[in-house]
Amino acid sequence: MIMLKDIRKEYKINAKNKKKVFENFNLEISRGDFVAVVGKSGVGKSTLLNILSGLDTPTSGEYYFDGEKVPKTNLALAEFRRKNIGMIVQNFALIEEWNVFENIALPLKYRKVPKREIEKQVQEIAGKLGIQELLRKYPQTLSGGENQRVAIARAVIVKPSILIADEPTASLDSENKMNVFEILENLNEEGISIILATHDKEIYEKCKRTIPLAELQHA
Ligand SMILES: Nc1ncnc2c1ncn2[C@@H]1O[C@H](COP(=O)(O)OP(=O)(O)OP(=O)(O)O)[C@@H](O)[C@H]1O
Repeated sequence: MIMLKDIRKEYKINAKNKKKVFENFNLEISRGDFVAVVGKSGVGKSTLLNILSGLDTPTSGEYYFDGEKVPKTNLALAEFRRKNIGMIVQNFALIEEWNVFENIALPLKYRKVPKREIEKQVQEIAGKLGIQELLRKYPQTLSGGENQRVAIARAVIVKPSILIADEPTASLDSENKMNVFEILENLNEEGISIILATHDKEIYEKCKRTIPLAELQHA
């Protein structure tokens, strides 16, 4: 499903300096997988997730998705993302002025789904994630665990084949952490492939597979 081939990624720091994060990096992820990207702070976990979700492109090398090259221009990349990827970024990125229903409904509105269908789908996903009673509330009035469930609902409402989550359980207490992890496990059982980055041993030990990242020498 996913193949990264000979990826190199460097960030330009200034005219003279670059920060190299990946070199000759290869990766394969199959449909239905549930993988944790692990490694020390600064090793490149978010960089890898950004490339996989099409938010960023490698400096060189290729990204294949279902056998096809993922495009590198902004417009085509946005289309790739919209079609295939659900994303949960750190700190949820919910819209504070909108209530939970409106936040979850956003990707469907983009797709011009009729109002009645939006209502049905939001109710359905809210039921699945146990957040029906939160639909008329605003993000700033919710707990971290509740906001994370809202962010997951928004990411999966368009039924992406992959859900990519950057530290989805960070800053949650242990009960909420396990609750969010169980939600991800259920989504995986329903067929969504999951790729997450985490520092948390309790979480990555429960994933099907880990991708350990190591710092580049002389980076
Ligand atoms: N836009 C950027 N410009 C320059 N350097 C960057 C940029 N983004 C990331 N880096 C550097 O690239 C390296 C990898 O960063 P990245 O955020 O991918 O690490 P990470 O493993 O996700 O870290 P953390 O666990 O702390 O979130 C770090 O050294 C970081 O400072």
